[in-house]
Amino acid sequence: MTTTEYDLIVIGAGTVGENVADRATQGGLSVLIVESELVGGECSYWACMPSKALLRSGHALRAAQRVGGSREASTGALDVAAVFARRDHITHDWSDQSQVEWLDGAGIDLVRGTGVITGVKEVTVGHTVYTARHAVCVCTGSAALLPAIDGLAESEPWTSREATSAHEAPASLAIIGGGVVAAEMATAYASFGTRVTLIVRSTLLASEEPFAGELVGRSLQELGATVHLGVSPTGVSRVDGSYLVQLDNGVSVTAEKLLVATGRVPRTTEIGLENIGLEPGSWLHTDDTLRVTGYDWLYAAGDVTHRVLLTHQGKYQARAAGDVIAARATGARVHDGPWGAHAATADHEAVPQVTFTDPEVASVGLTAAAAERAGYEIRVVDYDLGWVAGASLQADDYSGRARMVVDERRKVILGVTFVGQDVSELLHAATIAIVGQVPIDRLWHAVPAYPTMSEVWLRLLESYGRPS
Ligand SMILES: Cc1cc2nc3c(=O)[nH]c(=O)nc-3n(C[C@H](O)[C@H](O)[C@H](O)COP(=O)(O)OP(=O)(O)OC[C@H]3O[C@@H](n4cnc5c(N)ncnc54)[C@H](O)[C@@H]3O)c2cc1C
Ligand SMILES: NC(=O)c1ccc[n+]([C@@H]2O[C@H](COP(=O)([O-])OP(=O)(O)OC[C@H]3O[C@@H](n4cnc5c(N)ncnc54)[C@H](O)[C@@H]3O)[C@@H](O)[C@H]2O)c1
Repeated sequence: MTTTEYDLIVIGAGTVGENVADRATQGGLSVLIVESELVGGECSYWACMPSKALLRSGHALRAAQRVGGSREASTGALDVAAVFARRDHITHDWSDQSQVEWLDGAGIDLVRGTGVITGVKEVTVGHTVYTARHAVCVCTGSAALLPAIDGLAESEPWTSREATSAHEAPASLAIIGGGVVAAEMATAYASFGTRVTLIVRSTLLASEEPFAGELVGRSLQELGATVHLGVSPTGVSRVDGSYLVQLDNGVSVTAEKLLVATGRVPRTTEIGLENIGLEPGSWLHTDDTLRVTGYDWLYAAGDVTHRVLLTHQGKYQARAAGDVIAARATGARVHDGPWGAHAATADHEAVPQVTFTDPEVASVGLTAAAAERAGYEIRVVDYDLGWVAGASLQADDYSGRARMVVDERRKVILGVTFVGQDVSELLHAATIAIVGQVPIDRLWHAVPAYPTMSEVWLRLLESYGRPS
């Protein structure tokens, strides 16, 4: 007989749903996970993994070209077909077989189809009604937002899905948006020889320190891209098969393809929220244990919560959610205070993010502007990464910048941003300093190895001054 009753039902088997299910299973619960497309979700097939695969070859080639000796050996252009083939390998040709096998090995039951909440602790998939003894967790993620621009939807533009799964580089690509997707895809396609035009209504990477967008914008122009800042599209049409985008400064942009990268909407229109008194199409707001506000049996994690739209942060939430659902179900002690095992405290002021442009942007915690808005008394320390011995070995004429934002009352770090080639692996040290609230005077005893780029830490501390 097929089981239709489980301790926990997870809707959505993206990275986040998989992790909620895994933790709850390890906590002793029986778990059903429901997936309407591919197990592994957006990140594996249309987001993080394919986008980074499209970026990596260009990074590797330019890195070789920046070092005397290997520069002379790397004189050709990218083999774009080989880049797409490598991306296909990394996405397993859009087959989720290995992830299904992983679920099976982890003891998690999978049902394919659209999960709809039809009542309290009740999820219907097709004609089958499943009931949860303890909880339902919504992990349905997000989809690309198409802004209300005249003619845009009818023109059937690319979203991130088409940009990450394309098999050919168009001759020209216009991109609406100046966030992470826009900056990364502009970098990837410009590396393929596509003529890229970015249409940015404010500044590039506006949520980062201002120098990040400036340095990335400059390097995109060096890669051949055109960057329009402070303009908005007013209308989109198709002319002779091409896209024509009208801008509010009177300029128009023509391109073979158009990518819309203007943020995300929650995938909650078809999950039955109306059946439990919630608004279909809304984000699901939760407390720090990922329990949806106003419900004792409904949880949500990942993009759908709008807490932080990043895979690693969604997986962090998933670990807290899976563990706390198991703890509450089994009557174990719940640790839901700040930094407790069942609270996603880091979501608030300790989120790391890497934007895989060239230069990379790696940041964690608060920018100077965000720290000031939050009422901290801060001091900002900047350092030119090119002056670090390790960086001068990494690339000839290395150019990059680092910023540390210090809470002057507690003498701990609130935020760090690195912009430069290969800075992404510097980030975790900063995350540990922030989460651990390591005092500045103790950080002087964390000695970076010579000659690594991590010596930027020493330079930042020296610039700040040693507390006596
Ligand atoms: C182009 C791009 C690049 C990105 N790169 C990075 C990166 O480098 N690093 C990073 O940290 N983040 C990155 N992100 C963000 C990252 O992709 C998301 O934060 C992450 O995928 C969210 O995971 P999730 O499990 O919450 O949602 P998803 O991965 O979207 O998974 C949700 C799953 O739920 C399923 N589903 C939806 N509705 C139902 C239903 N009713 N019934 C059953 N199943 C359903 C979907 O099919 C999907 O499989 C990127 C995003 C984009 C768009
Ligand atoms: N490397 C990574 O970690 C990575 C990579 C890609 C995406 N992501 C995540 O995916 C999410 C989505 O990325 P995104 O780039 O789509 O969103 P975003 O929020 O980063 O950027 C949206 C951009 O679109 C612009 N915009 C919004 N509405 C507009 C309109 N009507 N007209 C013109 N411009 C408009 C905004 O000004 C902004 O520049 C982000 O939260 C991001 O964190 C992460």
